[in-house]
Amino acid sequence: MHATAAVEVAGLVKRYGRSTAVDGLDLTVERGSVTAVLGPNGAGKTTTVEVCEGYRRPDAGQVRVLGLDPLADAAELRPRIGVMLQSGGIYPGVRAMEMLRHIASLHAHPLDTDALAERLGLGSCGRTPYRRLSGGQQQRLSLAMAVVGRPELVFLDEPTAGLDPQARRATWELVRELRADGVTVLLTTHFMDEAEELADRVAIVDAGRVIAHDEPAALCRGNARNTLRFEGRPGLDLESLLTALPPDCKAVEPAPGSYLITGEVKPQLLATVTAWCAQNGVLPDRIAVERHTLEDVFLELTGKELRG
Ligand SMILES: Nc1ncnc2c1ncn2[C@@H]1O[C@H](COP(=O)(O)OP(=O)(O)OP(=O)(O)O)[C@@H](O)[C@H]1O
Repeated sequence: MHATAAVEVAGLVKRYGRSTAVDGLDLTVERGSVTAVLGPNGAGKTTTVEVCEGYRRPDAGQVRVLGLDPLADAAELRPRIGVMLQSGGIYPGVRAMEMLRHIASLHAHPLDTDALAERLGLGSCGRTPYRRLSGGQQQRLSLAMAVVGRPELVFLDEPTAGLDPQARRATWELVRELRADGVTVLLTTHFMDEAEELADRVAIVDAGRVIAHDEPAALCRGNARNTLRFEGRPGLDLESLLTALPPDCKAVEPAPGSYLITGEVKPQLLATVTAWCAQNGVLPDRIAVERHTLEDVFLELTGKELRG
């Protein structure tokens, strides 16, 4: 385990009765980075995060958060981390701003609660009891509570689930600002675009294990075969084109005049194809590099849709 990481999980196992929710999970979150944990329902994301937060006791494995043991060192760790739970943890009768101010009062240098509430669109419901807030307002209040104490590390469990597009953007903006301020963020999400937009690194979790962990762009490059597509006159000499391409590439004409090249699409490949076109008097009508998205990578790795 390296001391510099904000979160270090090695060989984590967590069972509920006879079912194994987390099955030897390894995860490192570097300080100052945003890591998104993606996985289908029941993959073990929440359980992993709850172990890191000190809410659950692991059955096996090692967990260090800011260099501390989340259970044994809870008193030292709690003031330094912010936690946004999926639900619960808030007394139903308490008013939204009372709750936020209360949490702020527990910290030495909290953010300005009114400004934070305003940013997250909670200004108009400050006097509303928690149980009467909409689902989205409850989410945003939980987020505000997680960040108000200026934590070093924030855990966000599905921070934008159920939010409208405007609230979602406000949440993304806040996460970007946290990162800019050097705060480490570990979030779980079902949304590929959220992971792609926000995360420095994405950990794909399936059946209680991390099956891929990398930068979003690297995941897309490493696990999916990209495509170069161009359109020109039908019946071009594919044999000749293939001899110009790197050996791992394939070229097909799935429809007359439409050409698909699959393989590792690098800038040099584009140059090779355009040079071949020039040599053969072909002026493509259209030429495009079509990248596989994180969604494709996820499906390829897990065989599952994110929302099962
Ligand atoms: N308190 C519990 N008691 C029994 N089983 C549980 C408990 N909490 C979670 N599980 C089970 O453990 C597995 C992992 O659940 P977990 O909530 O960690 O997954 P998740 O990836 O966060 O899923 P989701 O995306 O649906 O929130 C699931 O099969 C779930 O049913």
